[in-house]
Amino acid sequence: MEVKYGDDSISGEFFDGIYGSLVERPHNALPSVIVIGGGISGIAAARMLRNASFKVIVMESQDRIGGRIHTDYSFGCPVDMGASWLHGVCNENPLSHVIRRLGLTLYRTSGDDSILYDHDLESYALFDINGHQVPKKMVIEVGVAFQKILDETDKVRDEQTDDISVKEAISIVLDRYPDLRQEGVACEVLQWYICRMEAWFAADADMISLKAWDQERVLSGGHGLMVQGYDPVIKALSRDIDIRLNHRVVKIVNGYKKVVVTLEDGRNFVADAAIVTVPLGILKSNLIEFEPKLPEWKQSAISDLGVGNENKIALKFDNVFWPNVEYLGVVAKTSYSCGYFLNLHKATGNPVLVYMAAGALADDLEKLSDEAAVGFVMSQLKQMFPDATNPVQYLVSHWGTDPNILGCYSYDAVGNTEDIYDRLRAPVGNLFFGGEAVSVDHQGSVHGAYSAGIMAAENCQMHLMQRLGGLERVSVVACREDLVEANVPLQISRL
Ligand SMILES: Cc1cc2nc3c(=O)[nH]c(=O)nc-3n(C[C@H](O)[C@H](O)[C@H](O)COP(=O)(O)OP(=O)(O)OC[C@H]3O[C@@H](n4cnc5c(N)ncnc54)[C@H](O)[C@@H]3O)c2cc1C
Repeated sequence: MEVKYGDDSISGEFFDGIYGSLVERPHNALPSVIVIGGGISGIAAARMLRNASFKVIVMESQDRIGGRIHTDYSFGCPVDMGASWLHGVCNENPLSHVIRRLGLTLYRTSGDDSILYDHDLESYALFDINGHQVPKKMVIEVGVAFQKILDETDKVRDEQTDDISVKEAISIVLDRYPDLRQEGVACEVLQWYICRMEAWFAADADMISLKAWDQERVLSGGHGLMVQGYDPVIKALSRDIDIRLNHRVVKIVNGYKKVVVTLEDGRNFVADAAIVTVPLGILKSNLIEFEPKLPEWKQSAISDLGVGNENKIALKFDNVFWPNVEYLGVVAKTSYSCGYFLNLHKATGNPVLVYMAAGALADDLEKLSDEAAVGFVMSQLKQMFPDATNPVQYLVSHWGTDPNILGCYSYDAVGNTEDIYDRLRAPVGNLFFGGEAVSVDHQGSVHGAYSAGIMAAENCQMHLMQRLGGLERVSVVACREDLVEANVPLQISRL
């Protein structure tokens, strides 16, 4: 059966229903692109192509947009259960223009550009298992020792031919310099520092690559919490874009001239190209069938890059029984048993604590019922504050098992090859790849995912203009109308 443009029941060049083997392109028709995934990367890609006068639709499997940006309002205040920091509070950050234009406030938790200290040490209160606060002096001294250990792991890296894990490197250093080993509570504080490092990668230290862990280029300006949540950003960027919610893609046929995208209910959509921005965890699990199969170099990049896990348990109380610090931490004998809470009361005035768990602990919390997970977190809180009251409301995330996400973000696992990101982002025929994992410099972040979406859209645009030619009606846009500079500074509530 032959299907011609104009048969569609949806809009422009897309059509669902049965598709034929031969699809004719009418003269001067606008190029069409299907973006798969309605997170910030997919929305950025769609916006860029729409601005370039392409026909574009976004297929999103969930009943909401945003993906790993998920601001929950059920507490009566915004609580980000996914991303909550802008890493790099500076104009160079590709999201700063949107944040400025929307007048959103950032609460800077650290002015440090390092990945290890997204919170200033002076804003912490750490407690031991018996509920005694760890003296600030000890926290600072162990912090200095931890930095020395990391400096020494640099030398270990130079000696190794094969990559090893950060954990292995730390134990080599501690064997060489026993004086860097800490005793008693100080040793627990050292584990807490390792726990913080694991939180950045959302993976345990025995999984993190020594070769790659500190190679990330962090933007300047430190780390700022989105006080009103990330949701306004995603809402603003998605304005006027054709987004189809509850449209789960299960198959992509990457043809010579067309891409056919099949949904789980059997409907097909056809376009000149597609941009895949689903999470790496979804690609790893082969939940989308590619025809022809993705080339081996692409498949191995997908399977080799790590995906970590992080979960948040947000607790709303009817009274504030904790000190006025930004972070509360529990130190313990292993990094797995350490814990920490973000105090949203300090940043936003709302009586909310957010417990954050990464790596194996995040996986294990997802095996519990929500009630049991909250019970576990409350037991940590009661160690610090025996008189803590029970929460009046709670929220529990499940990023590792959410069938739309399957992990929180990518990280460099031991043994990754240097070209892994190039292979991940390289197009295959009429298929382009976006999403946080393919970001050039900032994997695992919102701004990295945003830039990756723009880059995939630019590559797709160039490809289609070369392939289809004669697209006088298509305007070449450098990037986005959002880039019109607003002379508004970033609103930072804590300097
Ligand atoms: C707990 C947590 C904390 C984080 N903290 C921060 C932070 O503080 N700062 C920061 O910068 N970053 C943070 N991140 C990372 C950041 O959230 C992500 O890097 C970014 O949001 C990813 O955007 P994306 O568009 O690449 O993917 P996503 O947002 O995951 O979008 C992909 C979309 O694809 C959809 N999808 C999946 N399968 C299909 C299918 N078959 N068909 C159609 N659609 C499909 C999904 O539903 C999803 O909406 C955090 C992430 C998590 C989970």
